[in-house]
Amino acid sequence: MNLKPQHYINGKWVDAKSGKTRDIINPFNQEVIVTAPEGDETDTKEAIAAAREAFDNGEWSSTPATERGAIVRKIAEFIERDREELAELESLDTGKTVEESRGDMDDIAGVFRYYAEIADKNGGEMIASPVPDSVSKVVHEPVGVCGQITPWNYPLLQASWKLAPALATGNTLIMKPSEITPLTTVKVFQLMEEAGVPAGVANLVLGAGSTVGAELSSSLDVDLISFTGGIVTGKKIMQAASVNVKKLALELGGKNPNIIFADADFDIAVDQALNGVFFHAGQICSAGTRLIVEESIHDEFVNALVERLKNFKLGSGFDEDTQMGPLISAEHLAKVEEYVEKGKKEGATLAVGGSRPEAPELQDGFFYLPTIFTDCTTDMHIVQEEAFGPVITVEKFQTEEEAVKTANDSIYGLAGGVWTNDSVKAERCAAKMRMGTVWINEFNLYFPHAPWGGYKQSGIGRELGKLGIEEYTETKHIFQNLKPAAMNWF
Ligand SMILES: NC(=O)c1ccc[n+]([C@@H]2O[C@H](COP(=O)([O-])OP(=O)(O)OC[C@H]3O[C@@H](n4cnc5c(N)ncnc54)[C@H](O)[C@@H]3O)[C@@H](O)[C@H]2O)c1
Ligand SMILES: C[N+](C)(C)CC=O
Repeated sequence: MNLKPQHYINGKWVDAKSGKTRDIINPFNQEVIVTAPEGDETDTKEAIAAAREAFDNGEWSSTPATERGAIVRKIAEFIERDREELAELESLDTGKTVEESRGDMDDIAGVFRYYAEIADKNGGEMIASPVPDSVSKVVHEPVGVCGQITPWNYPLLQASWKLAPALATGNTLIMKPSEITPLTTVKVFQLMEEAGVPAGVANLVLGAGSTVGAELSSSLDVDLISFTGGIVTGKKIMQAASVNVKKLALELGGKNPNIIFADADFDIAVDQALNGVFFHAGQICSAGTRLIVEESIHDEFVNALVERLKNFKLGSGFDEDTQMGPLISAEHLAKVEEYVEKGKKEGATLAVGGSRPEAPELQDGFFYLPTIFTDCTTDMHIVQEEAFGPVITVEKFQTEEEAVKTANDSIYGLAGGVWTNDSVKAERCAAKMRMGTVWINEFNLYFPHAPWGGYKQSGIGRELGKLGIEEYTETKHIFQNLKPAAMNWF
């Protein structure tokens, strides 16, 4: 391993002040890939101070947006240059297939390119002032010092959604990746340094959420927290952030419905229902784990799903024929197992899977078989809670209204899908589905130009698209009276 994980604070690569370290584990075989510094509050405070100073001295925020955009574009170019190395690091760290990781790297470069292009197109606007002889204008300014906290499932992808717009708009930042999967984030900070991001503007602290993450969330010197992760953590961060009324962007979990009407293209819907869940072993916030299938095709649809899983290939993300890698950790595997046991107890029927695989070559990794439950009802825990694993629940419906009502019966509202050849029906459903993204005859597609985020408890705010820029800017109204005069009121 060429990469030496370290904190990056004020333009310097450093170890944890305490000297503590953490082993980074390969989820395919539990081998230690590398050792990373285990930061704590002390390291975090130092990084916050660096970001504060870099913001308050105004150099970065007053750098012309075109120049900031050029640096962000260089980062995209370096990611493209080092695509293979980054993809392999991501797969080593997360267990996902290298093919998936390559796709992630292309998406990530695309995100940096997108924000590079729009960096200098956020110039504000003139207002038609109702006051004679005056100038009234609206300008957009960076928020300030941003704390950015990311999860382990799409480590660099989620980081890119935060880094690119924050840099493009002139903020300074401290990023805390998941302590389980920091490798590609470390590498991208090296690329950011190479691209010319000035010292202190982008800082990286590695370590746990309870120390580094909590310090970022509660610091009086941090102006915004952008968090992607679980709902329980999101609520803690929201509470901590209230200390100075920080701006908050929360991208939380999902339990995403995928409605299959009888008039959908059957084979495509089956194929995409599998893709919608089993990429990265179901460890996707927007995984379509909640299938809602029209009763008249239910049995045939479930049989087709089960049939397709018969030759499913679990294995190393580095083997070309692997379709699904391991789960991220022993703890997470135990959580998925517990969830499946709960489903059995609740009366759902196991159509396939429901255990760890028996193959001897998979015993060192955190593998779990693709699993489908039928006879599910909306009130079951397995239907309502995010297992974040390769587990599908299937519910039935008879009418369009029932399908939409079932889909909306959730505390979450991240994403959902509708499969039908009746586009008017599809639009009707999409209009009523209470989610940040609705796909029609598609699932799990995202790109930099369209906003991403959740309704209800799936979060606050939006990443990507133009709204992704707005998260990182304050809006100011500047009014100038060109003919000031006394009022003589007092
Ligand atoms: N909405 C989205 O776009 C999106 C994308 C990816 C993942 N997710 C969600 O992320 C979750 C899986 O990720 P995870 O297990 O890493 O989530 P998590 O909430 O356990 O951890 C996420 C990050 O928060 C940090 N953290 C933990 N406790 C903290 C605290 N008290 N204060 C501050 N930071 C703290 C962790 O160290 C990690 O970096 C799932 O719920 C998934 O749906 C959502
Ligand atoms: C947002 N997304 C779909 C890239 C990853 C969610 O876990």
